[in-house]
Amino acid sequence: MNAADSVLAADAVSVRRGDQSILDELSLSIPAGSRTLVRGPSGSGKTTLFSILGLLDTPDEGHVLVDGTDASSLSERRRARLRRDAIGFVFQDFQLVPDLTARENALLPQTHGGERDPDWVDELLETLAVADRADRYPATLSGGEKQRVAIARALANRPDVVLADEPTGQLDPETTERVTGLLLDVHDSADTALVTISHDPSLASLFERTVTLRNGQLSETSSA
Ligand SMILES: Nc1ncnc2c1ncn2[C@@H]1O[C@H](COP(=O)(O)OP(=O)(O)OP(=O)(O)O)[C@@H](O)[C@H]1O
Repeated sequence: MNAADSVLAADAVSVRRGDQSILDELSLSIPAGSRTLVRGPSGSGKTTLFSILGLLDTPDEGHVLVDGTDASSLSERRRARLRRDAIGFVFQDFQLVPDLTARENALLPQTHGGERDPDWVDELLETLAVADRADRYPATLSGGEKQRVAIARALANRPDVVLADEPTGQLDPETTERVTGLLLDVHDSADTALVTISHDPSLASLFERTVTLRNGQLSETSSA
């Protein structure tokens, strides 16, 4: 697939930290509505790759294209708008705002200029089985509940693509299966592409494509 036809693409992206090369002319295309699992040893650069793909960081070399637009050609303001409208992010450590309730956290992408659709957010909280926690603050939620609120927030703007960094890392196997199922249901109904980092081998069969990051490069295994 041509990078310009993807909802999200990295084109020959390199990232260095000090004298360490983390990503080495790495390319990746994410087609609309696709499901990609990203694996790789600890420290191989998966989170770094996500921060580049999610426009939270810029590469030392190469380009990131969102819906065919080269993010490096945009002003910081337009890049932030593109990030808000096109990309949902589930952070490894959730990054919920402590003095906002679960519902307010999930609504954040909409209160920051996105299209307002609180009914959709309430539906997401319901689907993710945290609607009864909507008025609680993050400090009073379990790890798994925080994770589900973070997933609702990532989907609030119906993004073209969701980047989820270990979205089931805090969950027991049964809840992992449920949350993954819900993530995939929402992905199916909203036609959102899903890119997920996970070490959990049981997830591979749910993704049509698995890519493995090693030595700054990606290798691909088709699991379809
Ligand atoms: N800001 C930074 N400064 C220096 N080195 C960094 C920085 N951020 C990450 N690194 C290094 O980059 C490498 C890749 O880190 P990254 O967090 O992307 O790996 P990862 O594959 O997500 O790891 P894990 O599976 O353990 O979460 C590591 O060696 C890490 O120490």
